[in-house]
Amino acid sequence: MIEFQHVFKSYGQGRNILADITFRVAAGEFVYVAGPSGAGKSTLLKLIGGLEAPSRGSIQVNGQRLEQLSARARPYLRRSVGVILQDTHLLYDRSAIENVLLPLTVTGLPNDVARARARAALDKVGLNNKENTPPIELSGGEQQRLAIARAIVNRPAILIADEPTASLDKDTARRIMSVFKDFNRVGVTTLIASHDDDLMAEYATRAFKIEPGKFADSANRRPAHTEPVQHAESGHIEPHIGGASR
Ligand SMILES: Nc1ncnc2c1ncn2[C@@H]1O[C@H](COP(=O)(O)OP(=O)(O)OP(=O)(O)O)[C@@H](O)[C@H]1O
Repeated sequence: MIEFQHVFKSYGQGRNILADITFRVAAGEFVYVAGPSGAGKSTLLKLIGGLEAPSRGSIQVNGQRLEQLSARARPYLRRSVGVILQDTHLLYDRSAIENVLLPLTVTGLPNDVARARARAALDKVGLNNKENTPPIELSGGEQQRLAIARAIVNRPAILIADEPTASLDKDTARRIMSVFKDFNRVGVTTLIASHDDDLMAEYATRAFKIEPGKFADSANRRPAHTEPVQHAESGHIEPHIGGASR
């Protein structure tokens, strides 16, 4: 379960990228995060993954309040949330299986158990015959699947992916999406940021649309509202982004 309550996010002294965002995503949902470039889709996903901290408000992920998490507890959260960023951060001088083994190094699993798990992850994304291949020799779609294998090797309850089908052709994009759907079918809560409305409509059961000044949640019957909010401390007026929680 993911719960945002009145979450604000700005970088440094800058403007609010996200302002007063409230929603609840139940276990097993498949959410499409839409919105124009720069609207804050990646920021939203990074907040869920604990890669960024909210400036204000409360975020709960799998029962943990992220704003209260100590630096020591953060890696445990990262294990329950599989993250696939826009830049996949694959290590090009290592083999595919070595990339998938990386998140397991902190778990203290014996080598043979870790290898078996990494193989199972590669198998699930259809890369079982590429375990010794370095990512540089993989196609764009295969590299995305490798990033997914690395994200799911710790068996996370939540999977978040930032534009995983960007720069892929339609068929390859569909194959990637069906990999996500397979994980979602077995209960993994999935959130994907994308610009491809048509493709995402085929897979997602709910959509968040982020735009400057607006946050719309397709699960809400009433449309999200935008109204000015007066900040007592600064007198500054900015858009209020509201979305009733489910
Ligand atoms: N680390 C950062 N420091 C300062 N500003 C940032 C940082 N990360 C993001 N931003 C700013 O926050 C805004 C939202 O960025 P974000 O990457 O979340 O948007 P996005 O909707 O994912 O865009 P895209 O579709 O282009 O990936 C942008 O104006 C961006 O410049």
